[in-house]
Amino acid sequence: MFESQEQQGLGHDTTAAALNWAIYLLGCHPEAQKKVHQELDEVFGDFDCPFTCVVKEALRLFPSVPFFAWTLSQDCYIRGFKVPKGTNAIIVSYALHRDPDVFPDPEEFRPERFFPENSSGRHPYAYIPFSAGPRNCIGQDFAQVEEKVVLATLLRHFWVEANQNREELGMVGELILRPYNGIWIQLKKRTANMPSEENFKSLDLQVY
Ligand code: HEM
Repeated sequence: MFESQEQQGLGHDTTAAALNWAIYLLGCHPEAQKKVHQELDEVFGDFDCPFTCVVKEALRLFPSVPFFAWTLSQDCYIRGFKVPKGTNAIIVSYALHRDPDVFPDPEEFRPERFFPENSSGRHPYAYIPFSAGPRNCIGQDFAQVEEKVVLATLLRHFWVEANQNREELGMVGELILRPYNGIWIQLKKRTANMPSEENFKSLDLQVY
């Protein structure tokens, strides 16, 4: 019915995009990915499941959701400045989530930042991918469970490798961040805790 995401107006494939970025970042950071694999092995034990079924699971893309821009329903005070009722406001989460005072070396991929012991004391609105307040995302818990299931299923069975650097992705800020040139991932079937040249079957896959 619609030719593009834009024509759907408020529709955005947020969960699919988040999964895509997670896979890309793990594919660029083998040391972080090894920790994920270790944890998955501890939780699930063996990783025996048909190749095709897992690829299908990983490729399933999910429905679209609205994005965030607000009209203030009452006067607000931000750092002493009055922002009157009726003002249209947008939250630039890309910038907010890269505040070096809160997230030192913000461009470094450090998933440990979000461990409970490292997040305690952080302002509750310092990281708001699902927005905050009365109109925040109602799909937040669902989206996170879905992402865990897809990522855990994929990573239990595959080692992922990303071979494009950030500049090659052509990152564009639409209402969500997108890789304009697409992301290519190489999947290697895990036959032991780590893939080796001899024991993987590989498959090049465009995930986005
Ligand atoms: C990674 C996945 C997702 C992200 C990052 C995300 C992000 C957001 C954000 C930032 C908002 C707030 C918009 C605003 O303040 O105006 C929002 C609202 C909303 N989201 Fe999500 N979302 C995700 C997944 C989902 C899913 C899976 C669903 C449904 C199953 C969903 C349903 C909604 C709805 C209905 C609203 C509007 C809530 C309202 O206005 O009261 N979202 N989402």
